[in-house]
Amino acid sequence: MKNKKRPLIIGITGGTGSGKSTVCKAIIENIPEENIATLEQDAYYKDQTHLTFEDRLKTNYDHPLSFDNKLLIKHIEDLCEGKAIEKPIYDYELHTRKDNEIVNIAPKDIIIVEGIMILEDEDLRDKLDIKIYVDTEDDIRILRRIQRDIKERGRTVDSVIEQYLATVKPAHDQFIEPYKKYADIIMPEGGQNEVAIDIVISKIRTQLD
Ligand SMILES: Nc1ncnc2c1ncn2[C@@H]1O[C@H](COP(=O)(O)OP(=O)(O)O)[C@@H](O)[C@H]1O
Ligand SMILES: Nc1ccn([C@@H]2O[C@H](COP(=O)(O)O)[C@@H](O)[C@H]2O)c(=O)n1
Repeated sequence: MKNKKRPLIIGITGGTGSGKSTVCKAIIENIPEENIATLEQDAYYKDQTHLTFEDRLKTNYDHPLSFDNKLLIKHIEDLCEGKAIEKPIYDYELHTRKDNEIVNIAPKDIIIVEGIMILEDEDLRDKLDIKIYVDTEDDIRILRRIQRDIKERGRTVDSVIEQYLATVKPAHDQFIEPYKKYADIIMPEGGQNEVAIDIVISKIRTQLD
């Protein structure tokens, strides 16, 4: 960390497939690596290594209780106090944290917290200095999710559609979209919204100066 100023915490949220990770990537690519760290809320899905694979399939991954937000908040606080953290690594194919694998994150000037339900939890929301909601239409998001989950998360078309109708869509309507009202910036087009991304990058550069 360049100085002892409290880091700037940027929250990036939106529904599944909205483009949160893509926006993060676009920001990170423009900021020196030594200044910025990302905490993905997905990395803080509760550990399920004690459950069988069949039992893990029964978990609702679109409910706020499926996240260990306490640990995420603790990690944000630690980084703010200048302490390094051990970020968990999540395995979407095994539906749990990777056993004994972590990423060491040193304190940085800028911390991005990215995830579907970061605005729903008031304690977590209060940690965020800038809240961005990536706003993408439902039909685009489900199409992206089908492609991504098959390519990257070991799923089938049928499983993605079934999960979407059973839990993903109802959760979006209950725990994600209604919290858009807390966002400071609503970002349509996600990763392709160069104007909005440039504004965020300028704000970050000001903080670094
Ligand atoms: N603006 C865009 N146009 C086309 N594809 C996109 C766009 N933004 C994201 N994607 C693609 O959609 C998928 C989901 O995007 P991602 O950023 O991972 O969403 P999220 O993190 O919100 O789930 C990825 O495969 C990504 O490459
Ligand atoms: N084992 C898991 C864990 C999470 N999911 C889904 O991930 C979505 C959130 O991640 P995004 O990158 O899409 O924002 C969420 O909607 C969960 O349904 C999963 O399928 N399996």
